[in-house]
Amino acid sequence: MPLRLGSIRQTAALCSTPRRPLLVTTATCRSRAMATVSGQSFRLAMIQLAAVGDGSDKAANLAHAKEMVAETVKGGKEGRKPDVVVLPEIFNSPYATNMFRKYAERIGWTPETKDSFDVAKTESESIKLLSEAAKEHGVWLIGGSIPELSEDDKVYNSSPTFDKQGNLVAIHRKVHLFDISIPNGITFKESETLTGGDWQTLVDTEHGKIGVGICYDVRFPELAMTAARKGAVAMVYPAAFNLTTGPLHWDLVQRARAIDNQIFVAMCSPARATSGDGYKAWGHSSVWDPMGRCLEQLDEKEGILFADIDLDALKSARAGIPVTVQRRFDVYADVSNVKP
Ligand SMILES: NC(=O)CC(=O)C(=O)O
Repeated sequence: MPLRLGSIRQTAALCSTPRRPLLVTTATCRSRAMATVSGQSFRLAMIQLAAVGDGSDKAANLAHAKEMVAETVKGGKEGRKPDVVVLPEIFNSPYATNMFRKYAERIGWTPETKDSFDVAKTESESIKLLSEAAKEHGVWLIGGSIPELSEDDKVYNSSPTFDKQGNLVAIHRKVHLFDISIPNGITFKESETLTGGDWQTLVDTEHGKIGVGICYDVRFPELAMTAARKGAVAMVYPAAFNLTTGPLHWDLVQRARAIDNQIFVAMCSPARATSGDGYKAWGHSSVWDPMGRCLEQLDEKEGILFADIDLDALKSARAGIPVTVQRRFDVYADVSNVKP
């Protein structure tokens, strides 16, 4: 006889104690739901960009990024233009703590002043170029990340997002700095020269809310979890794992964030440098669906990846395995402490 798990039908109802209405299941009345998912399915493209030469020529890196965005919007073999294009972490500068300040640009954007921000007035050449690319091609552009110099002279690892008109709608400053030391592996300490950001980034698009994090941020489940609880359909991370952590964790952390939250997860890496003694990125940019399946993945070389982000797949993952409405905050704490 099949095990009957009860009817998991979502309905707006009142649990016994909370004062405000919560979305609960008729089956248990114990759980809280995620925010409703809305938006149109979309095509995502990620550019696994190679640095030009040894990566030290900012103008050349920027020009190459511009060319590759122009190539990407042609839509690859299928000729289907993407809606959202992503670049990798620190794509205009070497990924080295002693280089970030030298390459850092003043942008002048803050969440408080975002509505009055004028791209034409920024000092940042990278922001101007990315804004022009987004506008020219009519795509959302998650512009990888670049070193940013703040008004109070701190340096951040910052990811700008532009809408289809080229407006700078968000900047995510890497919240969790990459400070690690693995014996016989890698030691890296971003905090030697960088400051961690102090806000979460969720971009409202016609395709739904997209959460943005940067690389090491993916290791902190709370960032993706709270984004999902606020309605994010995808987390996108410009990133640059390395030859020690890449083979161990690159795929795993993305699958984990995807299945825990039943969202799409994408990480966009630089291509691996083939010479020099600088940072060697893992590459393998990839996109994972809400069931933890790999939709697309590159190898370590420069390339462009396309993936269809089908929001029906997200809804059916949540309907089939309804963890989003089965949480038991009467047994354990709600670590996200965020209400939809
Ligand atoms: N580069 C990073 O921020 C993170 C990384 O390489 C890792 O977590 O591993």
